Amino acid sequence: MAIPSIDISSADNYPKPDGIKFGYGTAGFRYNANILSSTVFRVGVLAALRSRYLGGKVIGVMITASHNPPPDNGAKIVDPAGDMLEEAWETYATDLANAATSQDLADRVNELIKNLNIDISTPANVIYARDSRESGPALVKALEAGLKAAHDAKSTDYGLLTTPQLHYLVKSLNTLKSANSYGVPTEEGYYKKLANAYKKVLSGSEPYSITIDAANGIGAPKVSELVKHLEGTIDMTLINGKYEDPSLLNSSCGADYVKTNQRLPGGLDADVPKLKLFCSFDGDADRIVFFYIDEDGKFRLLDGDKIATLAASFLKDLVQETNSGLNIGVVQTAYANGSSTEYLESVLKVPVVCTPTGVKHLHHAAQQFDIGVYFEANGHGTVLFHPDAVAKLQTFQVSSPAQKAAIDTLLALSDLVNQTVGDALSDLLLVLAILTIKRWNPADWNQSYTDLPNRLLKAEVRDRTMFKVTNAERTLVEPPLLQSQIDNLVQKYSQGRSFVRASGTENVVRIYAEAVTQTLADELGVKVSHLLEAYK
Ligand SMILES: CC(=O)N[C@H]1[C@@H](OP(=O)(O)O)O[C@H](CO)[C@@H](O)[C@@H]1O
Ligand SMILES: [Mg+2]
Repeated sequence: MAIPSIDISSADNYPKPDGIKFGYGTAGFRYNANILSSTVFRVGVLAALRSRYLGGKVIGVMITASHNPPPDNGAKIVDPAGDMLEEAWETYATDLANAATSQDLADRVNELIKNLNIDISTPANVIYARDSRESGPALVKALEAGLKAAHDAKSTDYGLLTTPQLHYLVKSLNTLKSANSYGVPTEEGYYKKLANAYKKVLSGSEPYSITIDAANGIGAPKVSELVKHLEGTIDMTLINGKYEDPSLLNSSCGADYVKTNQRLPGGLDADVPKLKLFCSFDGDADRIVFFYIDEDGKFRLLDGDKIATLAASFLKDLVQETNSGLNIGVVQTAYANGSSTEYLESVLKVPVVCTPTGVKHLHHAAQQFDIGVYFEANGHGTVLFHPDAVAKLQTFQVSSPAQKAAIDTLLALSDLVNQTVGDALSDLLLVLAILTIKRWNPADWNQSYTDLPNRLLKAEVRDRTMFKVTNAERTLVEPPLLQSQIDNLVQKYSQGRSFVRASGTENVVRIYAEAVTQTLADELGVKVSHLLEAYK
């Protein structure tokens, strides 16, 4: 057989900037857009190779930098099942992104083709979309050049989408005409699937009212479109919806701002009504957090942990009614509030698994349950229904109307909740459906448990790679002795907990601290960060 090779001389038009080491991290590549075009070109090449490697399956590429500020952008590759790129390929992505010259890139690409035995005559199929950033169109050009260079991969531009919509399309295209077809592979198909499921779950209920902060991002026009399909079943007010002005994206608004600062987003009237539900999306609408003002006028956050516990308790009751014996588990990270874990384990009696940070880890752990609920505290998450569990429900012999109703609701929820990735639009409907059925206002939801006061800090260190962790990132193994110093501090605090790990997305080490009062949580956090001064 002739040695397969590929000509990527057009890479000369997208030279790699000197002195920068790119890394495909937890959230793909994410940098200032000015230095990204060489990397995005190479993402195009790699996506085409991945599609060929998998026999021509559809691969997705999303151009987004999520909650980052407007000058940033990024690229993430979506695998055929609609989940995140397989880990081994993250290394290939990093390797290609760092090739110094076009020749070096060609050599690395050809080596990959050879090592993985990729048949480059297999047709490649790549779809892509972008969020509302100003740099998006130029980076799409770089991506298209990379796809073209990779032996003219077949590709389709889906324009402006939320990240989860692209994941939906990838999974739908790859399951088209199969027995387990995921959905109609169009944006319209996405809205219809969600809207039909919502209407099934909530036939005849009063519309729930909610104010949505769309972070001035792509979630704004997309949620408006979704609401049109919902035909009056939700009563939505949109704020921070100016996605046409990319300079406003994530600026003093959005899920990350609200969660990090624990305060209302900008763009609201001074007089915010009490006990009314609000939510914030992030810039690419794959995260959502909720909040409200309580009777005393205090801001109350309902974050990913609160969404996970709400969903788990609702689903557990439903499953009990079905008598189907399906199991439910919740997956969290070390950043989950200790009270939420305690509530899940002791009150709801649901098993909880803790994984390292990054949704791909949570996603894989959630797949081990019949119904796996996973959320990061920051609001990224979903509920996975195992295909075998869905099949069991579909064919279950029902013996009472109550049992049938519970099964129908569970099946509708499996359509309502995005099965590929956390999705602000789909999670929004999930939460509204549960609150409507339970007739709960936000305070009813919030009272299930009280968050332990906590503090998240970060510290700059000379080399964050020296911080090695185990036990789902809750224990440091290196540098030596640091963990025992942290343990010594923690034991002095009532309900104290603290851990340190290197961030996967920023050049910092993060410090998390929790304790019985806010003052004590702050104090513990500060003391632990003092320990890190030795590593500056
Ligand atoms: C404490 C925290 O919120 N960490 C975030 C952040 O990861 P770090 O590795 O902590 O930088 O970005 C990730 C990607 O968006 C997200 O998955 C994760 O939850
Ligand atoms: Mg995001």
